[in-house]
Amino acid sequence: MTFKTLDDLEPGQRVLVRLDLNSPVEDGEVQDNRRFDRHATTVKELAENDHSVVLMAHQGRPGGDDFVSLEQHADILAGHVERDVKFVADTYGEDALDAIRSLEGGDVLLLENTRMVDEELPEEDPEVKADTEFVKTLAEEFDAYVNDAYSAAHRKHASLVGFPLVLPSYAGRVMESEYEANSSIATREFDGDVTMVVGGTKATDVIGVMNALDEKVDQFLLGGIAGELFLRAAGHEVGYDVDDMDLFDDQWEANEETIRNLIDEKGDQITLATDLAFEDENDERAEVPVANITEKDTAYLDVGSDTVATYTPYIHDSEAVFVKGALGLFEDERFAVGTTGVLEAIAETDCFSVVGGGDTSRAIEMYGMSEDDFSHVSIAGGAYIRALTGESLPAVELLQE
Ligand SMILES: Nc1ncnc2c1ncn2[C@@H]1O[C@H](COP(=O)(O)OP(=O)(O)O)[C@@H](O)[C@H]1O
Ligand SMILES: O=C(OP(=O)(O)O)[C@H](O)COP(=O)(O)O
Repeated sequence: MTFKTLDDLEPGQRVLVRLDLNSPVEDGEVQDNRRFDRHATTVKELAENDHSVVLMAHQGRPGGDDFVSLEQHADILAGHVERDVKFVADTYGEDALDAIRSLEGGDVLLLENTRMVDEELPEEDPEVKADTEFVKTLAEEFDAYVNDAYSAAHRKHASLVGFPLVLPSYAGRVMESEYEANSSIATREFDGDVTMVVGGTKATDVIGVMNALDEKVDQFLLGGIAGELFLRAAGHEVGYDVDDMDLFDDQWEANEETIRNLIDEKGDQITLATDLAFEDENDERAEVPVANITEKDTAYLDVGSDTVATYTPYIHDSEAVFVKGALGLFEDERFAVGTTGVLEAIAETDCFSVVGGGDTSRAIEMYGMSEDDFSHVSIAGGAYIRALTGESLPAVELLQE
Protein backbone atom coordinates (compact mmCIF):
# COMPACT_ATOMS: atom_id res chain seq x y z
CA MET A 1 0.00 0.00 0.00
CA THR A 2 1.55 3.26 -1.04
CA PHE A 3 -0.77 5.83 0.52
CA LYS A 4 -0.80 7.36 3.99
CA THR A 5 -3.53 6.06 6.29
CA LEU A 6 -5.11 7.06 9.59
CA ASP A 7 -2.10 5.45 11.27
CA ASP A 8 -0.01 8.38 9.98
CA LEU A 9 -2.34 11.11 11.26
CA GLU A 10 -1.33 12.91 14.50
CA PRO A 11 -4.31 13.15 16.92
CA GLY A 12 -6.31 16.32 17.61
CA GLN A 13 -6.44 17.85 14.13
CA ARG A 14 -9.11 19.54 12.04
CA VAL A 15 -9.92 16.86 9.48
CA LEU A 16 -12.08 17.06 6.34
CA VAL A 17 -13.38 13.63 5.32
CA ARG A 18 -15.02 12.49 2.05
CA LEU A 19 -17.43 9.55 2.48
CA ASP A 20 -19.72 7.84 -0.03
CA LEU A 21 -23.17 7.77 1.61
CA ASN A 22 -25.00 7.65 -1.73
CA SER A 23 -28.03 5.50 -0.90
CA PRO A 24 -31.34 4.28 -2.25
CA VAL A 25 -34.17 6.76 -1.53
CA GLU A 26 -37.75 5.44 -1.35
CA ASP A 27 -40.62 7.96 -1.16
CA GLY A 28 -38.15 10.58 0.07
CA GLU A 29 -36.79 8.29 2.82
CA VAL A 30 -33.08 7.54 2.72
CA GLN A 31 -32.54 3.81 3.20
CA ASP A 32 -29.92 2.60 5.64
CA ASN A 33 -27.35 0.36 3.97
CA ARG A 34 -23.88 -1.02 4.53
CA ARG A 35 -22.15 2.16 3.34
CA PHE A 36 -23.16 3.82 6.63
CA ASP A 37 -21.96 0.93 8.71
CA ARG A 38 -18.61 0.70 6.90
CA HIS A 39 -17.83 4.43 6.98
CA ALA A 40 -18.78 4.56 10.67
CA THR A 41 -15.53 2.70 11.40
CA THR A 42 -13.48 5.55 9.95
CA VAL A 43 -15.57 8.30 11.54
CA LYS A 44 -15.51 6.65 14.97
CA GLU A 45 -11.75 6.19 14.89
CA LEU A 46 -11.21 9.84 13.92
CA ALA A 47 -13.54 11.11 16.66
CA GLU A 48 -11.91 8.87 19.24
CA ASN A 49 -8.55 10.35 18.29
CA ASP A 50 -9.84 13.77 19.26
CA HIS A 51 -10.03 15.16 15.74
CA SER A 52 -12.67 17.73 14.79
CA VAL A 53 -14.33 15.69 12.06
CA VAL A 54 -16.14 17.33 9.14
CA LEU A 55 -17.77 15.01 6.65
CA MET A 56 -18.61 15.58 2.98
CA ALA A 57 -20.73 13.23 0.87
CA HIS A 58 -23.05 13.29 -2.14
CA GLN A 59 -26.54 11.92 -2.75
CA GLY A 60 -28.03 11.32 -6.20
CA ARG A 61 -27.52 13.55 -9.20
CA PRO A 62 -29.17 16.95 -9.83
CA GLY A 63 -32.58 16.41 -11.43
CA GLY A 64 -33.01 12.91 -10.02
CA ASP A 65 -35.64 11.86 -7.44
CA ASP A 66 -32.83 10.75 -5.14
CA PHE A 67 -31.07 14.13 -5.24
CA VAL A 68 -31.92 15.08 -1.66
CA SER A 69 -30.43 16.78 1.40
CA LEU A 70 -28.07 14.83 3.67
CA GLU A 71 -30.06 15.67 6.81
CA GLN A 72 -31.39 12.11 7.13
CA HIS A 73 -27.93 10.70 6.42
CA ALA A 74 -26.61 12.45 9.56
CA ASP A 75 -29.18 10.68 11.74
CA ILE A 76 -28.58 7.28 10.15
CA LEU A 77 -24.81 7.67 10.45
CA ALA A 78 -25.11 8.76 14.11
CA GLY A 79 -26.79 5.42 14.86
CA HIS A 80 -23.79 3.54 13.43
CA VAL A 81 -21.08 5.78 14.92
CA GLU A 82 -22.88 5.75 18.28
CA ARG A 83 -22.26 9.44 18.82
CA ASP A 84 -23.89 12.69 17.78
CA VAL A 85 -23.47 13.65 14.11
CA LYS A 86 -24.36 17.33 13.64
CA PHE A 87 -25.70 18.53 10.28
CA VAL A 88 -25.54 21.92 8.58
CA ALA A 89 -27.63 22.65 5.46
CA ASP A 90 -24.74 24.40 3.74
CA THR A 91 -21.59 23.34 1.90
CA TYR A 92 -19.00 26.13 2.18
CA GLY A 93 -20.94 29.35 2.92
CA GLU A 94 -21.03 31.30 6.22
CA ASP A 95 -23.34 28.77 7.93
CA ALA A 96 -20.99 25.92 7.10
CA LEU A 97 -17.91 27.87 8.18
CA ASP A 98 -19.55 28.89 11.48
CA ALA A 99 -20.51 25.29 12.20
CA ILE A 100 -17.00 24.07 11.34
CA ARG A 101 -15.31 26.70 13.54
CA SER A 102 -17.49 25.85 16.54
CA LEU A 103 -16.37 22.19 16.61
CA GLU A 104 -14.25 20.73 19.37
CA GLY A 105 -12.08 17.62 19.34
CA GLY A 106 -14.26 14.51 19.02
CA ASP A 107 -17.16 16.41 17.40
CA VAL A 108 -18.58 15.20 14.08
CA LEU A 109 -20.36 17.44 11.53
CA LEU A 110 -21.86 16.48 8.17
CA LEU A 111 -22.04 19.17 5.47
CA GLU A 112 -24.84 19.38 2.89
CA ASN A 113 -24.81 17.31 -0.36
CA THR A 114 -21.60 18.21 -2.26
CA ARG A 115 -23.51 17.96 -5.55
CA MET A 116 -25.44 21.09 -4.54
CA VAL A 117 -22.19 22.98 -5.28
CA ASP A 118 -21.95 23.96 -8.97
CA GLU A 119 -18.18 23.48 -8.99
CA GLU A 120 -18.38 19.89 -7.70
CA LEU A 121 -19.75 18.02 -10.67
CA PRO A 122 -18.24 18.60 -14.08
CA GLU A 123 -15.43 16.06 -14.37
CA GLU A 124 -12.24 18.08 -14.65
CA ASP A 125 -8.55 17.78 -13.89
CA PRO A 126 -7.53 17.90 -10.23
CA GLU A 127 -5.66 21.18 -10.81
CA VAL A 128 -8.89 22.82 -12.02
CA LYS A 129 -10.85 21.41 -9.09
CA ALA A 130 -8.20 22.50 -6.58
CA ASP A 131 -8.60 26.05 -7.86
CA THR A 132 -12.39 26.27 -7.24
CA GLU A 133 -13.85 28.56 -4.55
CA PHE A 134 -15.40 25.46 -2.93
CA VAL A 135 -12.04 23.73 -2.42
CA LYS A 136 -10.03 26.88 -1.63
CA THR A 137 -12.55 28.10 0.97
CA LEU A 138 -12.94 24.80 2.81
CA ALA A 139 -9.24 23.86 2.70
CA GLU A 140 -8.42 26.98 4.79
CA GLU A 141 -10.32 25.44 7.71
CA PHE A 142 -8.47 22.11 7.88
CA ASP A 143 -5.14 20.47 8.68
CA ALA A 144 -5.80 17.26 6.75
CA TYR A 145 -8.06 15.58 4.18
CA VAL A 146 -9.17 11.95 4.45
CA ASN A 147 -10.73 10.17 1.48
CA ASP A 148 -12.83 7.15 2.43
CA ALA A 149 -15.05 7.24 -0.68
CA TYR A 150 -13.51 4.41 -2.70
CA SER A 151 -16.85 3.72 -4.40
CA ALA A 152 -16.88 7.25 -5.86
CA ALA A 153 -13.14 7.37 -6.63
CA HIS A 154 -13.70 6.97 -10.38
CA ARG A 155 -15.25 10.46 -10.51
CA LYS A 156 -13.08 13.56 -11.01
CA HIS A 157 -15.29 15.71 -8.78
CA ALA A 158 -13.99 18.59 -6.63
CA SER A 159 -14.54 16.89 -3.26
CA LEU A 160 -12.64 13.83 -4.51
CA VAL A 161 -9.72 15.18 -6.56
CA GLY A 162 -9.40 18.85 -5.55
CA PHE A 163 -8.44 18.55 -1.88
CA PRO A 164 -5.48 16.14 -2.21
CA LEU A 165 -3.62 18.90 -4.09
CA VAL A 166 -4.00 21.44 -1.30
CA LEU A 167 -4.08 19.45 1.99
CA PRO A 168 -2.00 16.59 3.42
CA SER A 169 -4.12 13.58 2.40
CA TYR A 170 -4.82 10.18 3.90
CA ALA A 171 -6.84 7.07 3.04
CA GLY A 172 -9.67 6.16 5.42
CA ARG A 173 -10.27 2.58 6.57
CA VAL A 174 -12.89 1.85 3.89
CA MET A 175 -10.61 3.24 1.18
CA GLU A 176 -7.79 1.01 2.41
CA SER A 177 -9.73 -2.24 2.57
CA GLU A 178 -11.66 -1.70 -0.69
CA TYR A 179 -8.50 -0.75 -2.56
CA GLU A 180 -6.55 -3.74 -1.37
CA ALA A 181 -9.22 -6.37 -2.03
CA ASN A 182 -10.63 -5.01 -5.27
CA SER A 183 -7.23 -4.41 -6.87
CA SER A 184 -6.00 -7.88 -5.95
CA ILE A 185 -6.94 -9.45 -9.26
CA ALA A 186 -4.69 -6.91 -10.98
CA THR A 187 -1.93 -6.82 -8.37
CA ARG A 188 -1.72 -10.33 -6.84
CA GLU A 189 -0.41 -13.60 -8.21
CA PHE A 190 -2.53 -16.54 -7.06
CA ASP A 191 -0.95 -20.00 -6.87
CA GLY A 192 -4.02 -21.86 -8.08
CA ASP A 193 -7.03 -21.24 -10.31
CA VAL A 194 -8.86 -17.92 -10.35
CA THR A 195 -12.61 -18.11 -11.03
CA MET A 196 -14.95 -15.27 -11.76
CA VAL A 197 -18.72 -15.51 -11.37
CA VAL A 198 -20.35 -13.10 -13.80
CA GLY A 199 -24.01 -12.12 -13.82
CA GLY A 200 -26.38 -9.25 -13.03
CA THR A 201 -28.22 -7.00 -15.44
CA LYS A 202 -25.36 -4.83 -16.70
CA ALA A 203 -24.12 -7.28 -19.30
CA THR A 204 -22.08 -4.67 -21.15
CA ASP A 205 -20.03 -3.97 -18.00
CA VAL A 206 -19.29 -7.57 -17.15
CA ILE A 207 -18.50 -8.56 -20.74
CA GLY A 208 -15.95 -5.72 -20.68
CA VAL A 209 -14.45 -7.28 -17.54
CA MET A 210 -14.28 -10.71 -19.23
CA ASN A 211 -12.54 -9.20 -22.23
CA ALA A 212 -9.96 -7.43 -20.06
CA LEU A 213 -9.31 -10.34 -17.70
CA ASP A 214 -8.98 -13.42 -19.86
CA GLU A 215 -5.28 -13.67 -18.94
CA LYS A 216 -5.91 -13.42 -15.20
CA VAL A 217 -9.02 -15.56 -14.85
CA ASP A 218 -8.94 -19.30 -15.52
CA GLN A 219 -12.69 -19.86 -15.56
CA PHE A 220 -15.72 -17.61 -15.95
CA LEU A 221 -19.01 -19.03 -14.63
CA LEU A 222 -21.92 -17.24 -16.23
CA GLY A 223 -25.45 -16.33 -15.17
CA GLY A 224 -27.79 -13.34 -15.25
CA ILE A 225 -28.28 -11.39 -18.45
CA ALA A 226 -24.73 -11.90 -19.78
CA GLY A 227 -25.13 -15.65 -19.25
CA GLU A 228 -28.25 -15.75 -21.38
CA LEU A 229 -26.65 -13.64 -24.11
CA PHE A 230 -23.77 -16.14 -24.33
CA LEU A 231 -26.32 -18.97 -24.59
CA ARG A 232 -28.04 -17.02 -27.39
CA ALA A 233 -24.69 -16.75 -29.21
CA ALA A 234 -24.25 -20.50 -28.76
CA GLY A 235 -27.49 -21.00 -30.70
CA HIS A 236 -30.07 -21.46 -27.93
CA GLU A 237 -33.49 -19.78 -27.93
CA VAL A 238 -32.79 -17.71 -24.82
CA GLY A 239 -31.54 -14.18 -24.17
CA TYR A 240 -34.42 -12.44 -25.99
CA ASP A 241 -36.68 -9.74 -24.56
CA VAL A 242 -40.12 -11.18 -23.86
CA ASP A 243 -43.20 -8.87 -23.68
CA ASP A 244 -42.10 -5.41 -22.45
CA MET A 245 -38.72 -6.51 -21.12
CA ASP A 246 -35.73 -4.31 -21.90
CA LEU A 247 -32.77 -6.36 -20.75
CA PHE A 248 -31.51 -8.42 -23.66
CA ASP A 249 -31.92 -7.10 -27.19
CA ASP A 250 -30.09 -3.77 -26.80
CA GLN A 251 -27.23 -5.37 -24.87
CA TRP A 252 -27.09 -8.11 -27.51
CA GLU A 253 -26.69 -5.51 -30.29
CA ALA A 254 -23.95 -3.77 -28.30
CA ASN A 255 -22.00 -6.93 -27.43
CA GLU A 256 -22.72 -9.58 -30.07
CA GLU A 257 -19.32 -9.30 -31.72
CA THR A 258 -17.40 -9.36 -28.44
CA ILE A 259 -19.41 -12.34 -27.19
CA ARG A 260 -18.77 -14.30 -30.40
CA ASN A 261 -15.05 -13.48 -30.25
CA LEU A 262 -14.85 -14.56 -26.61
CA ILE A 263 -16.58 -17.85 -27.41
CA ASP A 264 -14.31 -18.48 -30.42
CA GLU A 265 -11.06 -17.53 -28.75
CA LYS A 266 -11.62 -18.23 -25.05
CA GLY A 267 -14.44 -20.76 -25.14
CA ASP A 268 -12.62 -23.23 -22.87
CA GLN A 269 -12.47 -20.54 -20.15
CA ILE A 270 -16.23 -19.91 -20.22
CA THR A 271 -18.80 -22.18 -18.58
CA LEU A 272 -22.47 -21.59 -19.38
CA ALA A 273 -25.65 -22.66 -17.63
CA THR A 274 -26.91 -26.15 -18.48
CA ASP A 275 -30.42 -25.42 -17.22
CA LEU A 276 -32.56 -22.35 -16.50
CA ALA A 277 -35.49 -21.52 -14.24
CA PHE A 278 -38.77 -19.75 -15.06
CA GLU A 279 -42.20 -19.10 -13.51
CA ASP A 280 -44.71 -21.80 -14.52
CA GLU A 281 -48.50 -21.51 -14.91
CA ASN A 282 -48.93 -22.09 -11.16
CA ASP A 283 -46.51 -19.24 -10.37
CA GLU A 284 -43.96 -21.74 -9.19
CA ARG A 285 -40.30 -22.17 -10.07
CA ALA A 286 -39.77 -24.65 -12.88
CA GLU A 287 -36.47 -25.71 -14.45
CA VAL A 288 -35.65 -26.77 -17.99
CA PRO A 289 -32.41 -28.06 -19.53
CA VAL A 290 -31.07 -25.47 -21.98
CA ALA A 291 -30.87 -28.19 -24.65
CA ASN A 292 -34.66 -28.68 -24.47
CA ILE A 293 -35.58 -25.01 -25.07
CA THR A 294 -37.12 -24.60 -28.52
CA GLU A 295 -39.12 -21.33 -28.35
CA LYS A 296 -37.97 -17.84 -27.43
CA ASP A 297 -41.16 -17.02 -25.51
CA THR A 298 -40.11 -17.43 -21.87
CA ALA A 299 -38.39 -15.13 -19.40
CA TYR A 300 -35.67 -17.10 -17.61
CA LEU A 301 -35.08 -15.67 -14.18
CA ASP A 302 -32.34 -17.88 -12.74
CA VAL A 303 -29.87 -20.59 -13.59
CA GLY A 304 -31.03 -24.08 -12.64
CA SER A 305 -29.94 -26.57 -9.96
CA ASP A 306 -27.90 -28.64 -12.40
CA THR A 307 -25.92 -25.49 -13.28
CA VAL A 308 -25.18 -24.85 -9.60
CA ALA A 309 -23.94 -28.44 -9.32
CA THR A 310 -21.72 -27.86 -12.38
CA TYR A 311 -20.30 -24.57 -11.05
CA THR A 312 -19.65 -25.74 -7.46
CA PRO A 313 -16.56 -27.92 -8.14
CA TYR A 314 -14.90 -25.06 -10.04
CA ILE A 315 -15.38 -22.88 -6.97
CA HIS A 316 -14.19 -25.55 -4.55
CA ASP A 317 -11.01 -26.05 -6.60
CA SER A 318 -10.17 -22.35 -6.86
CA GLU A 319 -7.54 -20.34 -5.07
CA ALA A 320 -9.50 -17.14 -5.60
CA VAL A 321 -13.10 -16.36 -6.60
CA PHE A 322 -14.42 -12.97 -7.67
CA VAL A 323 -18.17 -12.33 -8.02
CA LYS A 324 -19.71 -9.60 -10.16
CA GLY A 325 -23.46 -9.71 -10.51
CA ALA A 326 -26.20 -12.09 -9.41
CA LEU A 327 -27.02 -15.29 -11.34
CA GLY A 328 -30.76 -14.66 -11.13
CA LEU A 329 -33.56 -12.47 -9.80
CA PHE A 330 -32.57 -13.39 -6.24
CA GLU A 331 -34.82 -10.76 -4.63
CA ASP A 332 -37.61 -13.27 -5.38
CA GLU A 333 -36.88 -16.33 -3.25
CA ARG A 334 -37.97 -18.68 -6.05
CA PHE A 335 -35.15 -17.37 -8.24
CA ALA A 336 -32.36 -17.14 -5.64
CA VAL A 337 -31.08 -20.71 -6.12
CA GLY A 338 -28.26 -19.80 -8.51
CA THR A 339 -26.98 -16.80 -6.57
CA THR A 340 -27.18 -18.40 -3.12
CA GLY A 341 -25.81 -21.68 -4.51
CA VAL A 342 -22.56 -20.09 -5.72
CA LEU A 343 -22.24 -17.83 -2.68
CA GLU A 344 -22.66 -20.82 -0.36
CA ALA A 345 -20.08 -22.78 -2.36
CA ILE A 346 -17.62 -19.88 -1.90
CA ALA A 347 -18.45 -19.59 1.81
CA GLU A 348 -17.66 -23.31 2.27
CA THR A 349 -14.09 -22.91 1.02
CA ASP A 350 -11.17 -20.93 2.40
CA CYS A 351 -10.23 -19.45 -0.97
CA PHE A 352 -9.63 -15.72 -1.32
CA SER A 353 -13.01 -14.25 -2.28
CA VAL A 354 -14.38 -10.87 -3.23
CA VAL A 355 -18.10 -10.26 -3.75
CA GLY A 356 -18.91 -6.99 -5.49
CA GLY A 357 -21.89 -5.00 -6.61
CA GLY A 358 -24.42 -3.44 -4.29
CA ASP A 359 -27.23 -5.70 -5.45
CA THR A 360 -25.40 -8.99 -5.39
CA SER A 361 -23.88 -8.45 -1.98
CA ARG A 362 -27.37 -7.84 -0.55
CA ALA A 363 -28.10 -11.53 -1.17
CA ILE A 364 -25.59 -12.42 1.56
CA GLU A 365 -27.62 -10.96 4.39
CA MET A 366 -30.99 -11.63 2.74
CA TYR A 367 -30.35 -15.37 2.79
CA GLY A 368 -28.71 -15.61 6.20
CA MET A 369 -25.07 -15.91 5.13
CA SER A 370 -22.31 -14.02 6.93
CA GLU A 371 -19.96 -11.47 5.37
CA ASP A 372 -17.22 -13.08 7.48
CA ASP A 373 -17.33 -16.10 5.18
CA PHE A 374 -15.89 -13.97 2.36
CA SER A 375 -12.51 -12.23 2.24
CA HIS A 376 -14.17 -9.00 1.17
CA VAL A 377 -17.67 -7.81 0.36
CA SER A 378 -17.36 -4.60 -1.63
CA ILE A 379 -19.67 -1.60 -1.29
CA ALA A 380 -18.56 -0.31 -4.71
CA GLY A 381 -20.25 -0.78 -8.10
CA GLY A 382 -18.64 1.23 -10.91
CA ALA A 383 -15.34 1.56 -9.05
CA TYR A 384 -15.21 -2.23 -8.48
CA ILE A 385 -15.65 -2.85 -12.22
CA ARG A 386 -12.83 -0.44 -13.00
CA ALA A 387 -10.54 -1.98 -10.39
CA LEU A 388 -11.17 -5.46 -11.79
CA THR A 389 -10.13 -4.39 -15.25
CA GLY A 390 -7.01 -2.68 -13.87
CA GLU A 391 -8.24 0.82 -14.74
CA SER A 392 -6.92 3.39 -12.29
CA LEU A 393 -9.23 5.47 -10.10
CA PRO A 394 -8.27 9.17 -10.20
CA ALA A 395 -9.10 9.90 -6.54
CA VAL A 396 -7.07 6.88 -5.39
CA GLU A 397 -4.10 7.83 -7.58
CA LEU A 398 -3.98 11.28 -5.99
CA LEU A 399 -3.76 9.77 -2.51
CA GLN A 400 -0.81 7.71 -3.69
CA GLU A 401 1.17 10.64 -5.06
N1 LIG B 1 -32.24 -13.55 -15.38
C1 LIG B 1 -32.48 -12.40 -14.75
N2 LIG B 1 -33.58 -11.70 -15.02
C2 LIG B 1 -33.82 -10.52 -14.39
N3 LIG B 1 -33.01 -9.96 -13.48
C3 LIG B 1 -31.88 -10.61 -13.18
C4 LIG B 1 -31.56 -11.86 -13.80
N4 LIG B 1 -30.36 -12.25 -13.31
C5 LIG B 1 -29.96 -11.31 -12.45
N5 LIG B 1 -30.87 -10.33 -12.34
C6 LIG B 1 -30.82 -9.12 -11.48
O1 LIG B 1 -29.55 -8.55 -11.53
C7 LIG B 1 -29.46 -7.68 -10.43
C8 LIG B 1 -28.01 -7.42 -10.13
O2 LIG B 1 -27.53 -6.79 -11.27
P1 LIG B 1 -26.40 -5.73 -11.29
O3 LIG B 1 -26.96 -4.41 -10.88
O4 LIG B 1 -25.75 -5.85 -12.60
O5 LIG B 1 -25.42 -6.28 -10.25
P2 LIG B 1 -24.71 -5.62 -9.06
O6 LIG B 1 -25.25 -4.24 -8.79
O7 LIG B 1 -24.96 -6.54 -7.97
O8 LIG B 1 -23.35 -5.60 -9.57
C9 LIG B 1 -30.17 -8.37 -9.31
O9 LIG B 1 -30.95 -7.39 -8.64
C10 LIG B 1 -31.01 -9.43 -10.01
O10 LIG B 1 -32.37 -9.36 -9.70
O1 LIG C 1 -23.12 4.87 -5.79
C1 LIG C 1 -22.14 5.10 -6.51
O2 LIG C 1 -21.77 4.37 -7.56
P1 LIG C 1 -22.22 2.83 -7.84
O3 LIG C 1 -23.71 2.83 -8.08
O4 LIG C 1 -21.44 2.46 -9.07
O5 LIG C 1 -21.81 2.03 -6.63
C2 LIG C 1 -21.21 6.25 -6.22
O6 LIG C 1 -21.70 7.01 -5.15
C3 LIG C 1 -21.02 7.13 -7.46
O7 LIG C 1 -22.22 7.76 -7.79
P2 LIG C 1 -22.44 8.32 -9.27
O8 LIG C 1 -22.49 7.13 -10.19
O9 LIG C 1 -23.75 9.09 -9.22
O10 LIG C 1 -21.27 9.22 -9.58
